[in-house]
Amino acid sequence: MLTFPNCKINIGLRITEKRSDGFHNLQSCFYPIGWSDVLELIPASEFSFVSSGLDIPGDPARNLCVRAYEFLRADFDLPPVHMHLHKIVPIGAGLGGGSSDAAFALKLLNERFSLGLTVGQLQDYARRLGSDCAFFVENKPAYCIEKGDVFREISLDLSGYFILLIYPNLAISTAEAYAGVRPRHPEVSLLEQLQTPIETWRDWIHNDFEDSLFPVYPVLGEIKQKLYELGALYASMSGSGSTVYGIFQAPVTVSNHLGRYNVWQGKL
Ligand SMILES: C[C@@](CO)(OP(=O)(O)O)[C@H](O)COP(=O)(O)OP(=O)(O)OC[C@H]1O[C@@H](n2ccc(N)nc2=O)[C@H](O)[C@@H]1O
Ligand SMILES: Nc1ncnc2c1ncn2[C@@H]1O[C@H](COP(=O)(O)OP(=O)(O)O)[C@@H](O)[C@H]1O
Repeated sequence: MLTFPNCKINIGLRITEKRSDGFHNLQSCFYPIGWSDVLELIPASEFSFVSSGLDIPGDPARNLCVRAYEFLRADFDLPPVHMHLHKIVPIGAGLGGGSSDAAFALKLLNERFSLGLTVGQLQDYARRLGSDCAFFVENKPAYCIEKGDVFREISLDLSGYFILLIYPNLAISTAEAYAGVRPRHPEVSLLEQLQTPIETWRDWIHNDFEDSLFPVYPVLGEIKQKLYELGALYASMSGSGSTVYGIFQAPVTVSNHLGRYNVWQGKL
C-alpha cells in the first residue's frame, strides 16, 4: 500500500504562553499543502524500515514512522511489515513533514490491518508522537490551539490560489526556535483576523517566530520581501522555519535568485 504524506503551512502563529510541561500554547491556522513524501507498507516476515530521498538525521530506528508502528504494536497484534519512506519534504523546515509521515503511518496501519481506530483514537496516538502530528489525521484546514493539537473548525477556503514555498537549505530546530520566543497574549484573536480578506492579512497576520529568527537568519526576511515583490498577496515563514511561503493569485515564474533554493509551487 502506498500513501503520500503531505506537509502543512502555518497561517499566523502566536505563541501565547509557556506551559508547566515546558511546551507552549499557541494559536495558528494549519493548512495542508500538496508537497508530499511517499510511504509504502508491505506485509513481510519481519519488521524493517528503509528511507530514500533526502537524508533524515538521527537513528532510523527512531524514525517517526517506526515509532508509529511500535506504538500500535504495543496495543494490537500487528503483523510485521516492511516500510519504505521516500523523503521529499525538507526537514527542519516548519512544514511538519516528519509529523505527517507518522500520522500517515498510523492511518495506513489502521486501514491495512482493519484495527478499527476512530479519528479521535488515531489523534490520541498521534499526539504522543509530536505536537503537529494529530493535525495530519484529518488533514484539513484547522484552527489549532494549546500545543497545536487541539482543533477548532475554521471556514477558510483558499482553493484557486497558488502557493510558492522556498526552503533556503537551512534546518532550524523546533525546540531551539521555541526557546527564542517571548510568549504574549494577543489583543485580537487570530481566528477573527483570518476571517478578513486575504489582501489585508499582510497588515496583521503574523508568525511570532519571525521576530527572533529573522535577525539571526537575514535570508528569511529577504525571501519574504522577494515574494512580495513577485506579487504575493500574503507571505510568511511557516512554523518554526525555515520555509517561507507566498500565496499568489496566479502561478509565478521563479527568478534565479530564489531558484537556487529548494522550491515547490502548487495549487492550494
Ligand atoms: C512550530 C510548529 C508550529 O506548527 O511546527 P513546525 O515548525 O515544527 O513545523 C509546532 O508547534 C511544532 O510541533 P512539532 O514539530 O510536532 O514539535 P514536537 O516534536 O512536539 O516538540 C519539539 C520541541 O518543540 C517545543 N514545543 C513544541 C510544540 C509546542 N506547542 N511547544 C513547544 O515548546 C518543545 O521544546 C519540544 O520539545
Ligand atoms: N520521517 C521523518 N521525517 C523527517 N524528520 C524525522 C522523521 N522521523 C524523525 N525525524 C526527526 O524529526 C526532526 C524534524 O522533524 P520535521 O517535522 O521535519 O521538522 P519541521 O516540522 O521543523 O519541518 C528531525 O530531527 C528528524 O531527525
